[in-house]
Amino acid sequence: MGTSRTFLHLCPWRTRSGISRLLTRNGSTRVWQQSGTTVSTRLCCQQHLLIRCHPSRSGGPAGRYCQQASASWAAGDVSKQEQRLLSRLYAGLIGGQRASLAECITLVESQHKRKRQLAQALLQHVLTHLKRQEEQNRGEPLAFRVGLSGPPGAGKSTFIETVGKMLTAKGHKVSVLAVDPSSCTSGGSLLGDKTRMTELSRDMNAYIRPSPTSGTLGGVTRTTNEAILLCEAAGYDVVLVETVGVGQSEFAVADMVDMFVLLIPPAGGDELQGIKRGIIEMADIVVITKADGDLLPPARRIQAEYTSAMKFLRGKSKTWKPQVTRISSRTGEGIPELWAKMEEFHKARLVSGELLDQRCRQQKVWMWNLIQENLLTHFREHPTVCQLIPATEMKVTDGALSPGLAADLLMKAFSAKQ
Ligand SMILES: Nc1nc2c(ncn2[C@@H]2O[C@H](COP(=O)(O)OP(=O)(O)OP(=O)(O)O)[C@@H](O)[C@H]2O)c(=O)[nH]1
Repeated sequence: MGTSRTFLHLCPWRTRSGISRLLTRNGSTRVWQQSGTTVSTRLCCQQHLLIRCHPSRSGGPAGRYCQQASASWAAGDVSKQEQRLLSRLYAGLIGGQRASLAECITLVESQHKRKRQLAQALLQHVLTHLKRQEEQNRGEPLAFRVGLSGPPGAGKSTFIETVGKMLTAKGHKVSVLAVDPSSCTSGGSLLGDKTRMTELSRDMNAYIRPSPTSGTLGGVTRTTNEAILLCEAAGYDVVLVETVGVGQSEFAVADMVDMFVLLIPPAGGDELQGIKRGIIEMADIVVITKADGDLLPPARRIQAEYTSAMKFLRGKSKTWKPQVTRISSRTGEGIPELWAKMEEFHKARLVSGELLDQRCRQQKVWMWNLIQENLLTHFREHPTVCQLIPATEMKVTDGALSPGLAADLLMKAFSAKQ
């Protein structure tokens, strides 16, 4: 085993027993007794060490994440400078530093080939860290991942601000990630352009990440999936993924979260026609927003309409029947009750094993989506194929070549030995 020096930074959270164990790789254990209430010490040592802290009893849900581990990177593949970068990012990330989390997300969002490789190296370590944390958490997931969708103006950001503040006050750490397909096609953004969630963004226990402003929906969902993992590693135990209910993005989001919440404004029937049936079928809870003042009667009516419409939908889960509820982010009415329902949902699916099954399924879907995306990139970048594409596309649009035959020809060019 090499004797590279590893820099360790112990986490500043309280530990239950006041004892942190330092385990060397060969298994020998050194027990280090805390002197005060917090641990905030830096060590240099000769071997790769793993520091384990017991879960916090007093620190609330956020206090669960008190493990710090040093990272060793596959030497050879990663230069010394890159190793230093990755170690710094990783230590900051699992130390719960918001700036490091932001930097890590920027790295996974990067389109630069080398940076993407480094991001994957980082993510591999993050996954190992999360796995260890989950084992210590009786095999239960560390974070509750919630997808939130609704048409523009449904009240999503106001809702997230109200719920987010309620949760941070309870001791949770909340991250908000936006998936905005409009930013891919138009360069503009439905979710990110205006100042949103101003109060929550100032809360030290909340982290809000606007949508990436370029790339395909596939690219955005890849980075959102990876950003979810990074948020969890940084100790965020509630991850809210927001999307505008106008396209395919909510289907992608439903494939990365534990619960899918659809927000519907108390608008007239015509607006509701625009909400696709498929999206409603995916919802675990439908929330009628703005149920206050003059909007209370229409909110009640729409709640009744959705309740009866949803009776005929086939549920996604054996343990949960989709529900329709009514809230006002302005008055706060119905919000604690809604959160209680969401926790009930999470618990029921955890106990039944459905939650873990769903997460396994999602991992597979994610892998295949990435394969699909990468294959397409390879295909388009293939030297012969990329030469043939313009003429082939023209023949297809002129009607001179059928799309099926054109695809066959391009595939043949792709598979031919060069
Ligand atoms: N009366 C009332 N108005 C609300 C409530 N929640 C949001 N609104 C108003 O509805 C409008 C849209 O709210 P947002 O939270 O920006 O909605 P959004 O879904 O995030 O909108 P986009 O960012 O366009 O997708 C704003 O003018 C809010 O003040 C509520 O509970 N009651």
